[in-house]
Amino acid sequence: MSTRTSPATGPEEQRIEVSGLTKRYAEVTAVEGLSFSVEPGVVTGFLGPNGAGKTTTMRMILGLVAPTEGTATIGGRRYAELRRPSETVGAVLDASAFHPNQSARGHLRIYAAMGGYPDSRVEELLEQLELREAAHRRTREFSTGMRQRLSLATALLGDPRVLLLDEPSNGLDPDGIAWLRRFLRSFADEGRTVLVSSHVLSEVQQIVDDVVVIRRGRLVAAGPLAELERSTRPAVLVRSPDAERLTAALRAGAHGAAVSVEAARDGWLRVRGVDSSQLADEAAAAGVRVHELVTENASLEELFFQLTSDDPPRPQGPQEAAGPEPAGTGPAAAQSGQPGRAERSEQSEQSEQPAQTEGSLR
Ligand SMILES: Nc1ncnc2c1ncn2[C@@H]1O[C@H](COP(=O)(O)OP(=O)(O)OP(=O)(O)O)[C@@H](O)[C@H]1O
Repeated sequence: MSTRTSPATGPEEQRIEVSGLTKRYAEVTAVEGLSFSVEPGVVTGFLGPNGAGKTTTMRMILGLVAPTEGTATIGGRRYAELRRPSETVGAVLDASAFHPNQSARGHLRIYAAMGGYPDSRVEELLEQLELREAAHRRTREFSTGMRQRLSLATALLGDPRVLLLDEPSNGLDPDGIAWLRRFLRSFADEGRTVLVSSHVLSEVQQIVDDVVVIRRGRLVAAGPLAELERSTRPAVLVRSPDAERLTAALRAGAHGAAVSVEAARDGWLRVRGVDSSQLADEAAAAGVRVHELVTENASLEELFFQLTSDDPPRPQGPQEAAGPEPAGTGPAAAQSGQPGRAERSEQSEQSEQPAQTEGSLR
């Protein structure tokens, strides 16, 4: 992606570590005891509903907000301890703040001059971010996608190894999102670190490899998105007057190795690893009565909603979330025992500032 050489540093130099991070304002606890790590070589989504504390966390990582407790480090150093911050981390917290009469090239040249980078770096970035043809145009004429790319170009002036983007997909059309996905993939493929926040999982679902999900400033899930997706494979909800015998029969049955059974609400069981007809057949073979069967197809978005809604799952730590887990209990395991929609309906019957663009503290 970059015409410069790939980072020569090891993964530990590019890892973001957040440990016990807390930020209290007078009346609001924006972030509370938050711990997670962001690895290089993958794109990590930082997810949570509006007000969950994503921006505050990113600002703490960037040294723009002082934590009340805990630490946030990049390559083991707090932002203020970084030797060359703009060559370590670039950030876009607000992709709309440009002088309206400034051209893209003019804007980049100003930032390049402030950072001590040559004009040739500006030309490189205009090319890389596909802005060369628009370079002379005033930024007030720019589309959301072009603004996003100009912000990225600004953040990349120092060729940083770590990139933080706050809600980059906001307002982008499908082409813009596809472009962003390709760009971030290529950035991560160079062994660099990418943290991208969003309050809409579906917007970044195609972009991210790993996820960190927070709710009200606390961690609710962390780990590979694929794990989260696995935990959304269809489940069968079953109600039986003899749940224990049914569980034993399913575990001992033909699909036993793949079967996971967990208790849901009101005596229902949530079974994964068999479909409804296989489950019914196994119950019949074992002579166990079944009263109701419902297939539950929770989408990833529904799962995200469950994780972050006001009926919260048990918060879980990153190691716990990322570690190996039995089938059906991926990072989303925190939602176990919480019935999905199908069940519910059935039963109801800056010294040197980071290379980010402007954005005021809230
Ligand atoms: N400077 C501040 N003073 C007081 N409260 C603040 C301040 N900054 C953030 N907050 C509060 O902290 C909480 C977390 O806000 P934050 O902006 O970090 O969330 P977010 O997940 O980024 O949400 P959004 O997607 O809406 O930006 C909110 O309740 C917010 O009102």
